[in-house]
Amino acid sequence: MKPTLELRHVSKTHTSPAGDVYALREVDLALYPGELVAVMGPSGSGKSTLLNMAGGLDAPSSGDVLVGGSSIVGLPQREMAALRRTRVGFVFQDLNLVPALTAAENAALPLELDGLSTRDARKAGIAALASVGLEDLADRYPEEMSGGQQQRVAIARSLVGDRSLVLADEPTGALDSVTGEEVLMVLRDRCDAGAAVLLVTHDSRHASWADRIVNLRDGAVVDVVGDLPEGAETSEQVTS
Ligand SMILES: Nc1ncnc2c1ncn2[C@@H]1O[C@H](COP(=O)(O)OP(=O)(O)OP(=O)(O)O)[C@@H](O)[C@H]1O
Repeated sequence: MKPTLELRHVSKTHTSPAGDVYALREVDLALYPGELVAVMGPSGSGKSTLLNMAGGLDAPSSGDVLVGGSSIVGLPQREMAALRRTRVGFVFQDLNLVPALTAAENAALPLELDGLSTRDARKAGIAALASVGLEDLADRYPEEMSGGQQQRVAIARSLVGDRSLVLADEPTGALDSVTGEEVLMVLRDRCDAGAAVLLVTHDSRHASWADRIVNLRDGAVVDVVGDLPEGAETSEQVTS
């Protein structure tokens, strides 16, 4: 089994007037289909930077990032945008749905932006909503839904079409603990159906849903709890 996402020796340095800040140091990480991997660590340890590297929102200072076996470092902006519409979904803490669009339209948005017909995009959007248990709310607007329902729409949008990699940054942060747990269950369920999710969280209860927990300190991986899935190929096997 090949990794959905791979970070190889990824480092990121921010240059500021006060000197260089090492946000990530030589991070190696592979995420396989079906896996939920939690990233934990104190404030400033590099969690968001790692997610930004994984989704091509920011480029590493050194090292490589591969999605589906292909490097995304240095991709032209247009190709990077296409990658995010078709392969990699994001879920953030602030639900960032479009208020003027229904749940189905929000979920279908990446496909519409990618040029799919409205009809086909809507069909896929409703299928994505069904996968998070919200098909009955397809025609509701975000303000007519609870926070947890809105976050499930955001998850549907992150997975719509053939996308199988979700990068989630504190997706439960704005929710109460019961609703947060429900959102985690939806993410877990999507992983069990074959998606791969990289989840940044401060909450160890949420991390307990993960197959592996990666702990960051000062930009470096200091500890990994949990095993690679059976049949996982290492970086060397993948490249050879
Ligand atoms: N644009 C930037 N310029 C300078 N330093 C930055 C920049 N972005 C991040 N950093 C620094 O990089 C380090 C890692 O930041 P990052 O946001 O990845 O941490 P985090 O673990 O996500 O923190 P939090 O839990 O508080 O969100 C921090 O020391 C931060 O101050």
